[in-house]
Amino acid sequence: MAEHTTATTRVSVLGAGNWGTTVAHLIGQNGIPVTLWGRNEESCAEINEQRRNSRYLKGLELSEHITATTELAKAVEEAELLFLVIPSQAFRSVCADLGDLVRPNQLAVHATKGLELGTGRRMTEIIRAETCLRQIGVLSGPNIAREMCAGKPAGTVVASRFPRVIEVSREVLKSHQLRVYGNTDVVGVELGGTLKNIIAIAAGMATQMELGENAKSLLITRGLSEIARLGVALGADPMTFSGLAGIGDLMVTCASPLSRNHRVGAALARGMSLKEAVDSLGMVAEGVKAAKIAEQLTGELGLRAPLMHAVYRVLYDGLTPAEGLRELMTGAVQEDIDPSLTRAAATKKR
Ligand SMILES: NC(=O)C1=CN([C@@H]2O[C@H](COP(=O)(O)OP(=O)(O)OC[C@H]3O[C@@H](n4cnc5c(N)ncnc54)[C@H](O)[C@@H]3O)[C@@H](O)[C@H]2O)C=CC1
Ligand SMILES: O=C(CO)COP(=O)(O)O
Repeated sequence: MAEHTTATTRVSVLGAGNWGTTVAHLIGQNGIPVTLWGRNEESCAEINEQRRNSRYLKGLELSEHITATTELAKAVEEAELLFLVIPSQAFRSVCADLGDLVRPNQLAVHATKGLELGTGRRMTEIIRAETCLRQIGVLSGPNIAREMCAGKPAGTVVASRFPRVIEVSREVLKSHQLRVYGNTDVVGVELGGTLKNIIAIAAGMATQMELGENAKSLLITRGLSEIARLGVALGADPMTFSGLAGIGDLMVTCASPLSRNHRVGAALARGMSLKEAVDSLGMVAEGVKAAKIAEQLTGELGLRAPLMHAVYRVLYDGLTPAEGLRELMTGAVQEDIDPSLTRAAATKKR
């Protein structure tokens, strides 16, 4: 591949929802032409002609450097760097379509915060299984799309085993508005972004139930402990969870009513059924599926994860949020700092 400079890097973003559109906008704001692939003709025409994506980012103006298209081949063929921003349960089918279109010298970074239902696979594993792309990575962090598309400052993480993937992604994304940090722990960054969604659902319930800030802090801290415990068991570096893609993302989604997962939790605590809560949202809330996957993984691995288990029971087992809270407050109390995490951190240091 030719030497990259920011201005010449050809970038495409696949997925034109909240986050895909925002990623394209952030790149376009840097003066870099960017192709955005979406399934919806009307939405692509609106982006090209009016610089808006009113379904997902109402009232916000998009960069003039974005060209939206519904033709996947067109979006992929010229790109040197691809961002894949497709909800996790549709991710494999899009990767399968990419199979014949991509080349091994293209760089690919996904920004999806979920695991595949049924297989528990991470998105980088799916990219590797379905395509010839190998120089891959993940973009994750405390990144509420609407805030970023509106120009507010933020930080994010690109994780990859390939320094070039981090470098080129940083070059196209970084700006006075966005700081882009690197990490080599792909597993940890993928799992931090995925598992925090389950805790964010609990935080939405806590907000709606007016449990107060102490309770929120308890939830975030014990939630982080569960995320790290499961993450480490699946191969993550424990230190990753103290970074932006761990505690950073957990904090924003637990705090912000803009988080869709948070909103699902609040809707459940208002008495809506899961179907009503998801339907009324009209966007993806990855924690709903992630809770199911985490329940299975923690069961298989024999790990304690009472918070994630309580969210699973509220979503799928008919438990009310108030009953879930009672169970959590009366369950066995563990060590403040999980000894298995202390051991894992010490092993990584050596
Ligand atoms: N919205 C946010 O603030 C952030 C979202 N994310 C993650 O990004 C991913 C996407 O989220 P959003 O863009 O917010 O979701 P969204 O609900 O706003 O949009 C989803 C988009 O995916 C498209 N889509 C669904 N199935 C598809 C398929 N089979 N083929 C092609 N396109 C398909 C939809 O048409 C829609 O454009 C999720 O994993 C989410 O966790 C990550 C960081 C921030
Ligand atoms: O991941 C996000 C912010 O970092 C977005 O969270 P939601 O998917 O809950 O809106």
